[in-house]
Amino acid sequence: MACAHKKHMADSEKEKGNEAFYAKDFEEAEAYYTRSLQYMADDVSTWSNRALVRLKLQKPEAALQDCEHALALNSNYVKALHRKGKALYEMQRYDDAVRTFQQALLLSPGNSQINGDLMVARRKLRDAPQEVQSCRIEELPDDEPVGNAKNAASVPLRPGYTRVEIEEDSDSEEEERSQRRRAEAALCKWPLKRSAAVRTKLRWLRIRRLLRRCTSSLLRGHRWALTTWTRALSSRDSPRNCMGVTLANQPSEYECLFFQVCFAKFADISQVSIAKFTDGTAEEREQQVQKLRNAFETQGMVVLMDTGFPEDVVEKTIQRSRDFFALPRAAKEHFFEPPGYPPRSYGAVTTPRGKHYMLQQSDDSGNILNEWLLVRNTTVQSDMKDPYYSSDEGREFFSSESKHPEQQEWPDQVPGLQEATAAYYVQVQKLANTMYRLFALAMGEQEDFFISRAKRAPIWPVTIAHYPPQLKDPGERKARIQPHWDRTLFALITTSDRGDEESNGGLQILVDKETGEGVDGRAEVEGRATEWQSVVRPAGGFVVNCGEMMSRWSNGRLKHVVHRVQNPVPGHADADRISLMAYVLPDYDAVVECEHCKRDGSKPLYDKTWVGEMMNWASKLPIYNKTKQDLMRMAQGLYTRSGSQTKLGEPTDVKSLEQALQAPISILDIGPLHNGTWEEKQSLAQQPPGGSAVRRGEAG
Ligand SMILES: O=C(O)CCC(=O)C(=O)O
Ligand SMILES: [Fe+2]
Repeated sequence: MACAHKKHMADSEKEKGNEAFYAKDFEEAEAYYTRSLQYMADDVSTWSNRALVRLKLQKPEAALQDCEHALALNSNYVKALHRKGKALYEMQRYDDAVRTFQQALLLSPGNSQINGDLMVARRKLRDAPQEVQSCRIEELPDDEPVGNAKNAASVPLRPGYTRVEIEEDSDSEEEERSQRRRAEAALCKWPLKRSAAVRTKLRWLRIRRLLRRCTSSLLRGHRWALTTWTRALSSRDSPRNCMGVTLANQPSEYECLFFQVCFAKFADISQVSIAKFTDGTAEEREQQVQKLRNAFETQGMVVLMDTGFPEDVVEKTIQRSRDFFALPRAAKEHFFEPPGYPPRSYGAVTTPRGKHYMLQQSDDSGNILNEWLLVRNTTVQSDMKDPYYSSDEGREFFSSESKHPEQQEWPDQVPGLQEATAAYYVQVQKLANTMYRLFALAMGEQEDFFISRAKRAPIWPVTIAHYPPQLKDPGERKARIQPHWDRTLFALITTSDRGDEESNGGLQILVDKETGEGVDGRAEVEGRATEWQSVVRPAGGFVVNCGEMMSRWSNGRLKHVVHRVQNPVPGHADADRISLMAYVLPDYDAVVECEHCKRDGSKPLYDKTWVGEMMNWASKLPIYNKTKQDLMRMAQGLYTRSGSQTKLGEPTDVKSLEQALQAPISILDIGPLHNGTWEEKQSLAQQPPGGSAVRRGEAG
């Protein structure tokens, strides 16, 4: 048969296979793919498609063979690697599955599906019954020449079993891998009743190996090695668990600290390239949109790289902010929001022009855990003929300059603070504009979806958070910032790099233990098992997370992940941390509702609200429904249906909140907010104006 004809037949059979697959007729699909492969056996995607079908048909061995065929044709074919991992998983070869998923992840970093499968496989591996993993351990004398192992063995070999040598603590990764493969291939499965001594020995071997790995990774600064090994070996939930205690009864502080760091879990966070989005090819651009979408549909976080953000602007802002926070407390408090200031309890997002200082969180002895400097240096002039600026709400945002000239005053003691923060503001606005476009596309909307809703002077400040050194232990239940989710559109965060990784005193996200996906605070209501994972920001990167507003606009498609900032572990308590955060918001009158629901008929998860209503808490304007605002706000602090705060955070006095609201608290009942146009909102005052119920540490 002519080559072209063969190809034609192969393609046509494959096409029929694809159709059958989409119709979920897997047997039919398998038959078509098989015919296609008979015409042409070198089409890597047909092998990989048949593998998928065979997985669906629960034929993992056959699927594995297909993957091997595909990989022989193209060893970097990610789909085939991913499916190979799945086949191995189904065959309960968890160790191989983990390795294969890892290879696939190397080729497709941040791929959340592979990552999810990897997590599940790792867990299985950890929980696998002992006899599957066990071998008989025989110690050889140190001076025994290699190769004499068989002779030296003390126990005769049982029929059907093979003895393999495993040299412990090999220096080379490759060598170690091949030894493990040999060991596994040898099916060393003696039903071994291990004595306590053997068990202890095994534990020590593992610990010794871990220790070596961690030390060398730390020394070499190889975070990837550290994280890979700690993830693989860690069975501890909390990085604060001190494994040292189980090692020896009196661990040295170093040992203890060492294990806390070793057992911290790091999140795999996708990286999105801004340069590729703004200046790349159409394909590169689309890839960035896809990555952002995938990451926010699953984990709720990405890191932006190649932003073009001038490094010296970040550096200077961090330095000047540090100088400001080093001022005596009274000097900083001079910049507290002035009396008579528009009363916004939620300073992070609706600060008037200028700047002010806020004390966020302190411990029982009054030590500061988290303090903020809020800066909104916008130069955009408000046009007072435009109701956007001259309405009651507009005046709250935009006419404070004349009412509060002190907002424009800067501390003499910190020269350069104003200039540095102004430069930062200009740059971060640029980045925010690019992110508006990226997020709009990721949500499946027109590129200008957010831009067209953010045409006026921005209402959001740059929030500079300082987490001071903690020379006194603030206590187990205190965090630098408590678990919460943000409510803004999205946050762009860069930080001082003073060893978050080592001190464990940085940002963490809450993920589902099984799937590795980010959770939005209902995990506990739904009874899911969760764990915290630390976020490590690569040099030059910006961490991005979504707030509830994005979730509302995307009808729950893009996730607002629960996060917190932990306290540093002992030994690192003298490390402070600065984070520069932009909690980006569109215009205050932008209506927040699911637009695509109107087009495709899907059911909106949330009723309409608008930016001002979501953000301008504690305002006395009658256009707001106070109860709804307070409920939304409390949801952020993670309350359960029964009205108690989830175990994630520090307990809050729910009773007094309920009394103030005269309503039981529940996060699940806060969905419905009133509908209506901007004009209608003015007449929708349902409650007399009132202050906010309780004031506590706030977050973006
Ligand atoms: O400092 C950080 O990295 C994040 C803080 C945070 O989540 C917040 O203030 O909302
Ligand atoms: Fe936050």
